[in-house]
Amino acid sequence: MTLSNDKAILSIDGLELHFSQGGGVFRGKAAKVRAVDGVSFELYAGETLGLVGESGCGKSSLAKAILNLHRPTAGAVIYSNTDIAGLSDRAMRQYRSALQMIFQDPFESLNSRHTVEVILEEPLLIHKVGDKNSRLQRVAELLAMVGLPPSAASKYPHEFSGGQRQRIGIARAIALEPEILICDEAVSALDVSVQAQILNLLLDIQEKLKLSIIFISHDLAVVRHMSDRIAVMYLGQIVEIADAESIYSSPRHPYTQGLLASIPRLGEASPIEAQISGDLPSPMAPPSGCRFHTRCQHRQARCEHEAPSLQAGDDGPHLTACHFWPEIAAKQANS
Ligand SMILES: Nc1ncnc2c1ncn2[C@@H]1O[C@H](COP(=O)(O)OP(=O)(O)OP(=O)(O)O)[C@@H](O)[C@H]1O
Repeated sequence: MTLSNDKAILSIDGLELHFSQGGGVFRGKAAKVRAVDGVSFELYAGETLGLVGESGCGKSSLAKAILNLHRPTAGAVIYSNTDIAGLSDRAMRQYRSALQMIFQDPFESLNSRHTVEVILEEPLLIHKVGDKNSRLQRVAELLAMVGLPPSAASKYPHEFSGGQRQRIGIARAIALEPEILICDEAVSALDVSVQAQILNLLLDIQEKLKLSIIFISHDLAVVRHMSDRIAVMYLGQIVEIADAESIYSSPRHPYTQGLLASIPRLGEASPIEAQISGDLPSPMAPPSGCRFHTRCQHRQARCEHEAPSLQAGDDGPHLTACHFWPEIAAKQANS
């Protein structure tokens, strides 16, 4: 898909989500967890933007801040010419149908005391869609769309396998015909063979509904399969964003290079620790300057005190937040 001329359906600008140490969104002056710390990007209509990074780098927090499930500490989320960041639940209601999320564990996110019919009818009821008959017809349609038989309607979530439950989660997320879907580790809990079925279902549904998707996963092979563009996140910030092909064929940020080198090849795992030294620093006290400098084998004095911003090279919209990526790339090309 060509994206350079595409229209942004969502613009994120300087988004921050800070938590207080004991949980809950940070509001005061005590120590804070900078889970999301100045994130800006655009999501184009119809694209899938992959979001990758180590566990704890802030991917889920970013998703929740975008959807206002945790009210952001600062920044803007522009959808349909409106800044929806920080809207009250009531004001947010009119946007909820357009922006939906699929979670990792559909068992936890589906009410176990309700039948599938009740679960799928609920969003339609909340948004006052149609009468009882048309809602039940819509439930039947949704089940067919996600490849479940009509008999699924009268069953409870525990009667289904993990993959089937994720199909129910997807049916619920698309019930109101959203424009934007955020999938947070949507297949991570599933067996590999089932993962492929759910990923293909998502691709089918994306095409039918013309969805724009933010696809979060720690599995870089899965992200590559799904994404048009990829954003790489480190300690609450985006360090590189480009089309998927460029990210995988010529990663520029040393962190992205380490992440990609940790993809298992021919069954041999190469954990992230083997590629990037040291642990992820605490988001309560992120390093000064470039946040990655404490783990970067290419660091120079400037990296310790000057934070790099996301900058394009001469070759189009491949953005990298590293002072020295051209020098690093040149060195790598000559080695
Ligand atoms: N409700 C909360 N209260 C306090 N800190 C939180 C809260 N939610 C997340 N955090 C912290 O924010 C940071 C980012 O967490 P987040 O879950 O967003 O990362 P992630 O990249 O999605 O990781 P994972 O892949 O493990 O889910 C972590 O340090 C985490 O401990």
